[in-house]
Amino acid sequence: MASKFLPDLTSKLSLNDSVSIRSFCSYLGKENFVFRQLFDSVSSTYTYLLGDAGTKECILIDPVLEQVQRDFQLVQDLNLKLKYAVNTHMHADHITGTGKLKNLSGCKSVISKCSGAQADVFVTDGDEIEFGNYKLNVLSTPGHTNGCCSFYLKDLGIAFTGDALLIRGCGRTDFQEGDPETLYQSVHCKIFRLPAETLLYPAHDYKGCTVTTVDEEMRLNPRLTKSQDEFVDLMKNLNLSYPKQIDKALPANKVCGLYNLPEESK
Ligand SMILES: N[C@@H](CCC(=O)N[C@@H](CSS)C(=O)NCC(=O)O)C(=O)O
Ligand SMILES: [Fe+2]
Repeated sequence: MASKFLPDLTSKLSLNDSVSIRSFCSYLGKENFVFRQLFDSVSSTYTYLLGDAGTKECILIDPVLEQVQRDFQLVQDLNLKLKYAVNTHMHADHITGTGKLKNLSGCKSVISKCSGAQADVFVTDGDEIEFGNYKLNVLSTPGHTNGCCSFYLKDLGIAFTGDALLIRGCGRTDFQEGDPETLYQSVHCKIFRLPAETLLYPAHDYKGCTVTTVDEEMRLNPRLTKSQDEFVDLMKNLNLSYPKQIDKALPANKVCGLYNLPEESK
């Protein structure tokens, strides 16, 4: 019933307004759902706080080391208890905040087994990550890296795509285990099979956008609307410069972000 009316509702609301998701939750009878999109301007990374105000359990998706105090303060301000600090993949452009959050809050870190990184909980395709009365379905969406996962919260029609699908873009495939054929299949066979009105929240945006939908990306994504062969050719010729923090980020992220940390981040 909810998904039947979702397109009408979203067309009346500004998707970039946090009020919209609150109104939508209220409409669905999910008033307890807490949702915040946080931003790290150095790496252009989005961190997401998802919680259940009824049970107080919450999770953070893709926390950034330098923003841990901000994120943990918000968890406390909202009287929530952090259950999991989750990574969509082993990031190359920033050090994860999951290890520091574990030390601060006693939460457990979560990542996919295929990522090659250490964590308390390893997830794989089909698993569920529960917090309060909500759950994320784990979708394996490799191609940017082997361990990339997207997380789908079916009840609310929202998904977190990490670097697999960015707004009008996608994760690059020229380092770690990047593979354009695999990424194309992940997006088309997993993310584009979610309901068209599903709100998609990426791990990064470099142009100030905050959210998109399956429908928008299927129609307008300049890379993923191409044929697979055209996509592969395009991805092999992007000639992007390497992320500035990659040499310190990858070794640190293999161990939950707790390796050789800069003094000011400890
Ligand atoms: N300039 C940034 C890195 C930008 C970058 O490479 N972003 C990645 C996601 S983080 S692994 C990406 O996949 N970008 C896709 C694209 O098409 O740009 C830095 O130096 O950190
Ligand atoms: Fe990435």
